[in-house]
Amino acid sequence: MPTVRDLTAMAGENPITMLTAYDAPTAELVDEAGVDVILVGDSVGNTSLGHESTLPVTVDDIARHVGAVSRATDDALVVADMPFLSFGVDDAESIENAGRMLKEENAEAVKLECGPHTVDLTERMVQLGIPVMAHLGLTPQHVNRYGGYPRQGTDREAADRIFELAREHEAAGAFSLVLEHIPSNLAAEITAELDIPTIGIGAGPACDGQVLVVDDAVGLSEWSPSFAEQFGSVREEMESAIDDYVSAVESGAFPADEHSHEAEDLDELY
Ligand SMILES: Nc1nc(=O)c2c([nH]1)NC[C@@H]1CN(c3ccc(C(=O)N[C@@H](CCC(=O)O)C(=O)O)cc3)CN21
Ligand SMILES: CC(C)C(=O)C(=O)O
Ligand SMILES: [Mg+2]
Repeated sequence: MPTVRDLTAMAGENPITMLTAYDAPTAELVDEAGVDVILVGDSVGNTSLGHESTLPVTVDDIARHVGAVSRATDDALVVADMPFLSFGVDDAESIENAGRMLKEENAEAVKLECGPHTVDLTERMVQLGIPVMAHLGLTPQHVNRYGGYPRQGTDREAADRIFELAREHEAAGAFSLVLEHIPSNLAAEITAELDIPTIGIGAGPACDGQVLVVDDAVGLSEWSPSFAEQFGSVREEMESAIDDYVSAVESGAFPADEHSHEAEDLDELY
């Protein structure tokens, strides 16, 4: 079972695998596959909850999903993704929200979408015993500032800012760093420079690990980002099973004798 310390030690070793999961059956499958880290992502807003962005996701939403995932996980490290405005506004409130994931829902760490405002917060959380996974590059909670989900760090100045924030969050005690949608050469430089492992999504092959949204990876999402790869066709599987169910009910083929039971004693009543 990887702890946050084991994970930190994996920098430069075998690639780290990370997937999101939001519910117990998915977490069980991801865990049984030997995935190192399960992220209960605020992407649950786009996936299971049907929102247009991650912004409406609440602390209660993430807490509920972290509980489901941690109950179904034996080996993987479970990380709670802190939702929009649940951290960074006020330190006490940030720590209470993050602490809830560890105290009540059995997460072992939290992830914060980072910026200059999360350096001191990361240090404080780590001091208090809340391991922090930092997240830089494309931070989807800033969708309204970006006006979409564009690549980040594509010019020297922007790349330097990401690099500097990566160093600062490592120094503040973050145990790992997600890099999203940045050039692969920038991700490679950051990975070479930092001691903590980098976990990329749309950040090229040089990162110490990779993460994807599980719905994208298994082919359940109706739409997924260009950097995702579908390793299965769950959507088609479900479509065909659901169509077959509807046809079977409509034709009378379901339920069959083996799905039904009769009580002999009731015969005389009617
Ligand atoms: N299912 C799912 N998968 C994800 O990876 C994901 C979510 N949901 N929800 C939260 C964020 C949103 N993410 C996204 C969404 C879109 C692009 C994307 O297609 N970017 C375009 C540019 C779009 C623009 O310029 O506005 C690209 O071609 O890079 C990337 C990451 C990643 N996250
Ligand atoms: C894609 C990962 C990094 C994430 O933040 C999420 O799923 O919410
Ligand atoms: Mg997220």
